[in-house]
Amino acid sequence: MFGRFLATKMQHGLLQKPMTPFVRMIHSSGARLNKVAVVGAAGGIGQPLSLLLKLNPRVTALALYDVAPITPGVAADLSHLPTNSKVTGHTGDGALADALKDCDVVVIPAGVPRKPGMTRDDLFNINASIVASTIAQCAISCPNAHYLIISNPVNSTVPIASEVLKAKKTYDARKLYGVTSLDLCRAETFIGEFMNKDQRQVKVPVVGGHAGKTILPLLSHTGGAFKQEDKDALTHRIMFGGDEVVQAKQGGGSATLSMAYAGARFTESVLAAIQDGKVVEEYAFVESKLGYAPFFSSKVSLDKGGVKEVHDVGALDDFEKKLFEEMKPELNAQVEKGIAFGKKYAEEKL
Ligand SMILES: NC(=O)C1=CN([C@@H]2O[C@H](COP(=O)(O)OP(=O)(O)OC[C@H]3O[C@@H](n4cnc5c(N)ncnc54)[C@H](O)[C@@H]3O)[C@@H](O)[C@H]2O)C=CC1
Ligand SMILES: O=C([O-])CC(=O)C(=O)O
Repeated sequence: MFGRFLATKMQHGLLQKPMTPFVRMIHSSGARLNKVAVVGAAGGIGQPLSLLLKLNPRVTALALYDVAPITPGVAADLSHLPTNSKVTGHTGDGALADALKDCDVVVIPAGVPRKPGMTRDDLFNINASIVASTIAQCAISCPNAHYLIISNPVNSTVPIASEVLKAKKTYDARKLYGVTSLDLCRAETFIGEFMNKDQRQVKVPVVGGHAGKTILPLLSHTGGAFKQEDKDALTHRIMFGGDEVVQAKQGGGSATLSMAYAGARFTESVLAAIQDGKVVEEYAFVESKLGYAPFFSSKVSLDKGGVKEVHDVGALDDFEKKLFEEMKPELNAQVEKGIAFGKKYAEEKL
């Protein structure tokens, strides 16, 4: 069972056997390797995400930062794994700067998760400042890094980060991403199950944002023929997949293990683009000139410099067109809320 789990992860490029010939070759070739930091590393997402990143041979230095005192222990625990990365744990005053120094990629799952009955926007009051202060330190310690934001509400935390980076004069829109990969994972899983297909072969675009009705899967792009009632049910389940987990955990938090997988998968894509110089296609919530909202999730082509191209959503059927129009005001309001907070934070705190 566990063997099959590992084999699947290896196919996705998330895991490799420790010190494979590939890893030894990278070591000896002097190829460029990567330092990755996880901010919020002791949390429900942070710990399994750090494990998956520790197993990724592209990562040579893994810095774990969290305000929780257990963080050096999490690093000590992972440091016993025979992979090619050195892991360090950081907590306390000044520790964030140490963790971020020389980072190529910073993954940020710091902040509070939802409880039943809450929306992601209800997390804004706490998580907005956590993301703003983390990104402000990133601008000082690793101004050229790629920033992958997991902390909710993503529709607002990414615009917040952009305003803080602009105020710090280090903003590069190509390197700031809201991680929406879990929406893609859910779409692949639920539609694959429904179509009785290998879920790894299923591709479903998911566009918009990362909260309820702003999450829009495009079933018309899957090649499947769906009855309207099935389209309604599948679309609703993908939009509200987060709530399914929040309710099942009964007050114990939101998706952590699936998010760790999704976050590691997206990080692997960014690292592959940086390291191999090949164009990698992904979905992410990025600054967008498509005209739907200032930040929008759609297909992006990544290369060494980050987002090389943001792709439009393509043809929509009538059902998707209606949902698309309905989503725009909510998404724009959440983005604007983030921008306003980011500007105010920059004025008052930076
Ligand atoms: N983008 C997405 O698809 C998803 C996003 N999330 C979001 O990810 C966030 C984290 O979720 P969990 O890991 O389940 O929560 P958690 O509460 O288990 O872990 C969060 C961690 O952040 C740490 N933290 C708090 N303030 C910090 C700061 N200033 N600097 C560094 N670390 C700090 C905490 O000590 C804790 O260890 C939540 O906002 C959640 O809503 C969750 C699932 C999916
Ligand atoms: O639902 C939540 O609060 C966490 C999340 O973003 C997700 O699982 O998609």
